[in-house]
Amino acid sequence: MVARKFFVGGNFKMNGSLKEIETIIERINEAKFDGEVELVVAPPALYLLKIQEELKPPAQVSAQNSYTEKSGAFTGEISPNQLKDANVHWVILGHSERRSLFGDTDKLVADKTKAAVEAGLGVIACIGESLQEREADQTQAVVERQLEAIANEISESEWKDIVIAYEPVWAIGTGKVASKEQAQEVHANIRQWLAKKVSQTVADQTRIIYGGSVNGKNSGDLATAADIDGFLVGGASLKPEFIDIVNSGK
Ligand SMILES: O=C(COP(=O)(O)O)NO
Repeated sequence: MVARKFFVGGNFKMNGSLKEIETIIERINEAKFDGEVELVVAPPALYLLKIQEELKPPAQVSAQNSYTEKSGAFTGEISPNQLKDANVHWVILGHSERRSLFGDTDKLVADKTKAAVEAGLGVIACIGESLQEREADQTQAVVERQLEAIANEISESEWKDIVIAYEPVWAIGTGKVASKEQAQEVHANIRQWLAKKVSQTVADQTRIIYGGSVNGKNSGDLATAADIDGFLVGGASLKPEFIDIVNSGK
């Protein structure tokens, strides 16, 4: 059995003033983390440098998005190379809000992932189906399509820099968390897909984390599933219960 380091991301999305975020960071800095955990917090890009100065290890900052190019006439975008230059080592890509609200296609997510990995960043690559797709029994087809686009752009060795976040769209921000069985089934299928399409080593080593209404009450049980290697947390990452979620993988 390959040991995979438990991984928790806190996705603050477009929430919080600098003062409010600094209060959250103080709470994270004061927390006691049991066992081994890889922890990243993703504040709004405007606050990344300030929060990076204040955040204590083992926590690291992450960006919530980055572009496909190193530099150029791309108003409003952030280059993965600029993130690396600013000592930001992680980026969330392909979040369902980027896909549904801002038009990030499978190909664009894949190209962003490629550029981020080439810039030396770790990538939290988000995939997941809508309620309509789940009800039409299309979950596996959707996540495989999204994974395939990424796999077409990166080499086997680059998978070591990728954490896959399975975030069913119908669970994000709704309070309707996937059951342990539902999440485990998709995570196991993703791992089998990696074994078949990439390699058994990549399948064994890649962290597959769950996101969608994770909180301090449900994280402990979810974390016992064989193929849930951590969480990508939205709303609860802004609250004191985030510490319990980080410690749920002990
Ligand atoms: O979008 C999410 C999950 O959000 P919630 O935890 O608020 O459902 N993670 O990136």
